[in-house]
Amino acid sequence: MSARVWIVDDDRSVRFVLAAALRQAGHVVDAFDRAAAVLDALDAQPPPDLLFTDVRMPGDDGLALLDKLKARAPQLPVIVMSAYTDVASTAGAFRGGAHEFLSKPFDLDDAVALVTRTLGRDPAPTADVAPTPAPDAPGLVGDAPAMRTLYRAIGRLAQAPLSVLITGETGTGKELVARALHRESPRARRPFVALNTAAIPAELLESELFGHEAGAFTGATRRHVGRFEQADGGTLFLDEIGDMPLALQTRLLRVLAEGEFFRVGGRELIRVDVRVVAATHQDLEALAADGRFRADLLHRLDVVRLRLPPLRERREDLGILAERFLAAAAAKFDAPPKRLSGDALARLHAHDWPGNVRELENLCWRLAALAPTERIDADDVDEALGVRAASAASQADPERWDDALGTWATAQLERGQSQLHARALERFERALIDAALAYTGGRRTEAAARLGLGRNTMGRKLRGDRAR
Ligand SMILES: Nc1ncnc2c1ncn2[C@@H]1O[C@H](COP(=O)(O)OP(=O)(O)OP(=O)(O)O)[C@@H](O)[C@H]1O
Repeated sequence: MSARVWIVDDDRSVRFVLAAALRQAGHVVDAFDRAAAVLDALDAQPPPDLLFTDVRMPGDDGLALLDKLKARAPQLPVIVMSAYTDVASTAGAFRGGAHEFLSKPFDLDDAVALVTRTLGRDPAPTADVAPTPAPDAPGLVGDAPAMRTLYRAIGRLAQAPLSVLITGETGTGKELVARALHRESPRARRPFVALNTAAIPAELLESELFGHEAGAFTGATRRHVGRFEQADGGTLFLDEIGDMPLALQTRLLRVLAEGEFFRVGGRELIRVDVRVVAATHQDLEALAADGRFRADLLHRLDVVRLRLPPLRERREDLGILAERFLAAAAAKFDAPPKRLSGDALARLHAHDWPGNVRELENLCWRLAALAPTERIDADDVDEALGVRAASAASQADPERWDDALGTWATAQLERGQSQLHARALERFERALIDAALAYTGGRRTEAAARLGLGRNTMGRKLRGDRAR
């Protein structure tokens, strides 16, 4: 398949390498250094089959160009490329009708594959125009590949009125993601209402969700408007959905199917338009298999699933997250922000973070309040983490790690485990990369160089790709 592809980027090297890769794949490519040149070309010739555009360019930026292209060539699939992958950028691109969002730097193979995929498919539906999102909501921080994937998914999903199920361990940011989905959606000006199913006694949950009339039960002295009604036109975030009692699951399923319900003890039929975003740290399939969660409710909630990575799977984000939390604490205490020493950051990398981002956030607040100087040292982190200075690991001779590996392998074999080589290799590489990232303060290029790995190879390993 050969297609006509246009590239718009003020960066000559991007134009050059992308055009070369696409030509090699058999496409006919034209490249432009600014938006105005594309619009001129459109006056003289038919639109291409596909267009790549950068976002930040002198003159019209990529999003302004996207806007103009939607008027002049509405069917043209546009792939937006940007070095800034956050929810605001991805959502802005998808809201403007982008077909896909490509984070820079990207793999050329991925870009070529994207062209094939896009042209083999029906044109993307045009997105509804959404109101300008409300500013100032606390954003998601993190640049790890898994987070970039997540931002793209949020940006795309915010535009579609689909139910979303967010899974992830406690403290991974599920509520923040739900808020971002709302903030970037056409519902942004309507309420975002959150309800933590696990935090409310089962007997109160029904009236909390659907409201009650005065006199509906003992103690119901006046009418109560439930969360569903409060969220009308907006988004209802149901956290810890796995903890919902079965009887209420049945009722929820009916309300979701019909879009209407009675308040507890009420006769008036209430109609609402609510987008439900549910979250859980539990394995809902397992609960369903056990009969503790309704499989049909799971299917209704789980139209699209977003999985949030645990913090230990994106340790490269520890530095920026900690910096963000220390800055927030400093602003609150009206003091200059404290900084982590290299050793202190290494301690963060060595920790396993069972409480994920929330645990890191709490630790940073403790450090901001308690560390005696503006520079936070490894000892301060140990103290705040409650680690004793002489841990078992530091007593062992670090040169003898291969002995420890042998002990591990024997123990695994004795337990009948298989696939040892792949598992050990993954942990071996992970340990090296984590150590190098900690040592270089998260600077990937330097970390790769210190390890003697190519930057791309390390990027692939960080993403957990098997292919080498
Ligand atoms: N990527 C992130 N960037 C910045 N802050 C984050 C991020 N992820 C989580 N946080 C912060 O960590 C804390 C926990 O996040 P959140 O409440 O969204 O997690 P959760 O997964 O919903 O937790 P739980 O399952 O316990 O309800 C919040 O204070 C949130 O602001």
